[in-house]
Amino acid sequence: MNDNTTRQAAGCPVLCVTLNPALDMTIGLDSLVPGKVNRARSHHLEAAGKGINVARVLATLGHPVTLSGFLGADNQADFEAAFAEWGLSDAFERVAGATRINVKLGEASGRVTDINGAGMQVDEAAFTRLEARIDDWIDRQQAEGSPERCAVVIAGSLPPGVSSEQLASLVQRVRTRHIACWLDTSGTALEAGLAVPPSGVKPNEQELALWAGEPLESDAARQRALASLVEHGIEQALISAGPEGVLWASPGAETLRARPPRMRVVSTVCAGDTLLAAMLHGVLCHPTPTAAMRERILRHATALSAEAVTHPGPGNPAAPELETLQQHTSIETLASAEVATAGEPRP
Ligand SMILES: O=P(O)(O)OC[C@H]1O[C@](O)(CO)[C@@H](O)[C@@H]1O
Repeated sequence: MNDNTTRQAAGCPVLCVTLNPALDMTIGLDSLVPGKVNRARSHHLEAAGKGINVARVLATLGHPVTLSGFLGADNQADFEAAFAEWGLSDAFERVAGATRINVKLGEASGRVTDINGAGMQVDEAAFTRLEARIDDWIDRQQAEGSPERCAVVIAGSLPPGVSSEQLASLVQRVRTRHIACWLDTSGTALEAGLAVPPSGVKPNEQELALWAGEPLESDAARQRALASLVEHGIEQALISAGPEGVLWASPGAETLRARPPRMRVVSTVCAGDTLLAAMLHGVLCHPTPTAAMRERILRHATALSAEAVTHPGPGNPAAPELETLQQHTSIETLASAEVATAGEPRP
């Protein structure tokens, strides 16, 4: 999606909230043998967590991005150096302790085993300070001009001490101020957040199945789930369905499915975060897209997410192969989300 319109429209302020960030320790192995001593081929430690990964992509696409959430005071320097390098503004609330380390064991076959830490304890006072930081950011956007062209992303798991209800209250807080809020989490936090509802979501099939009340193994079931999300008030409903591609439904628009080309996979860790970032970029730049533009937005996001699996870390919007990847990403139209509600009602 290299058109001039997109370039001119880029530059929408985004606040990316990562309640439970991490230092990702990525370890390269020939193959993992559980219960044995394994020798690493490579290792790499990097500031991460879903909202931070999303922020990196958005910043590279030209948006001014602020980060918030909870960061451990003990190892904050590792994060601060990365934020400065990536051009991200730091509005993280500091809490006592060290931010968790998440281990990613990447085998030569492309298989990745994730071992994610629980995270630091967050108390009520820190949560209240985070709410104030979010309010401040929104106040600034509203004072500075175009709140309809900015967004808040809340992404990742909840640290100990933060409940699903508190997560939902953050989504509510943003929506009450008429700011777009995209949510990417899982389990009971996803269920609670969806109830608000947020403006955009990108669960995978397994994550959404709990909410949908049925396994999303068929196209019909996936379309029923998308239709329910749209009916429920979600403006941008995405499902990342692995080999079945990416599905996108919006009110009054046709449901689209994108399939990326087959890739040589190095790491799938940041593919979902990249997809979310590129979709948000697309809808911020084109708030009322034509049918053709919707296809371009989804093609670009899917291709960038495919690019992300070819290396550790999030996708690189400047990658020279992105144009070819877009050309090899197919888009098909499914039934409209409204029509798809003809299936069984959700329990
Ligand atoms: O918050 P969660 O669900 O534990 O996920 C965190 C992990 O997800 C990622 O952001 C990838 O999506 C990793 O960088 C990070 O280790």
